[in-house]
Amino acid sequence: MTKNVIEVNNLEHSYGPIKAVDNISFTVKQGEIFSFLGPNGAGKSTVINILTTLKKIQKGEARVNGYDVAKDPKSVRRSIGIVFQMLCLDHEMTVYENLEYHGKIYSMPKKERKERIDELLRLTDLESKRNTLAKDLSGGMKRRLELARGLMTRPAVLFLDEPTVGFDIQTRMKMWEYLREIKKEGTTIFLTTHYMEEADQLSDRISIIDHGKIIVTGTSDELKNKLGKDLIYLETTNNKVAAEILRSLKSVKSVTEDTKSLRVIIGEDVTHALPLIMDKMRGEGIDITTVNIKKPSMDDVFVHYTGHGLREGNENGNHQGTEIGGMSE
Ligand SMILES: Nc1ncnc2c1ncn2[C@@H]1O[C@H](COP(=O)(O)OP(=O)(O)OP(=O)(O)O)[C@@H](O)[C@H]1O
Repeated sequence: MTKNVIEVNNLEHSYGPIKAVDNISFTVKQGEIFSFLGPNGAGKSTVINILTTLKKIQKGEARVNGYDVAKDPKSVRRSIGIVFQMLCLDHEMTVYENLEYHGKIYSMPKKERKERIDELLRLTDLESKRNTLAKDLSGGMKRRLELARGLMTRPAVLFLDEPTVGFDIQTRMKMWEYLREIKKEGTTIFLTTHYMEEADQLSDRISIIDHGKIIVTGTSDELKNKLGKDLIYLETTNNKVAAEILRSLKSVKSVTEDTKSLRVIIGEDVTHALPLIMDKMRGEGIDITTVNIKKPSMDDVFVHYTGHGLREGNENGNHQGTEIGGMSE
């Protein structure tokens, strides 16, 4: 049986009156890529900080690699690698020197160090900057260097807090590919993200976290299949009445009213359900003006479980993937 590398039971953490982590329990199996998907302020960093021993446990239990986080933090620290949101680079060193120094601290042999640095510079598109001082890099380049640094060693568990924030989609996809390679070598990866595609495409399992609570956990397919077979976006001449009619149908699992359209989750094959829906509408004197059918996506899963809206991230003019947005209630 695959062993649990991370085990968390009834974890709670408060900052004064703010309950940042609210009775969370989960396990991560050896060799899994496990994601916490949630908006800013959901409690992701607090959990990662507790698991990596940077924050003390207030309530609950957590074990990493079999070591109790509260009782044996040194052993936990020795067995993990961490990439944080904050930058910990030495700004007076070049890109190459930052990586070299990190490899030396971890006693990597010279040949392996050099090979790993070349590989990571290629991956993070920093080859042309290898002799540039860290302080002279752009913000995005600094983040890529930070990630490269965290990937220099191969710990049993790698913790990545929002590892690809601010990356363009090409670099992000290269990074996913690389993390999949690391996983093949047996490393367990725990990451936090607020990018839907990142959680969807990279993770073996995902926990959606919001307001300090895990709302649902599963593989990407499990989460999507739970929603229903198909999703129909409808625009009609009277959305309000149409929504009521739809809710009365057996084949309809749920209806959400957006500003212009109705988002309808269907529990059976759409080719059977749609003709019936159209008949019903016609019978009530409502015209359907637009029909758009699709399979449930991770965005739909997120909206379904949290009720939050979404926005398209667009930094530096590049498509960044769908982010979670509009989170405050
Ligand atoms: N040091 C702190 N003092 C007070 N409140 C804090 C502190 N750190 C976090 N919080 C609050 O705890 C909640 C959870 O924050 P946390 O950083 O864990 O969330 P997150 O999901 O990682 O968000 P982000 O992606 O923005 O880092 C938020 O409401 C945040 O404002």
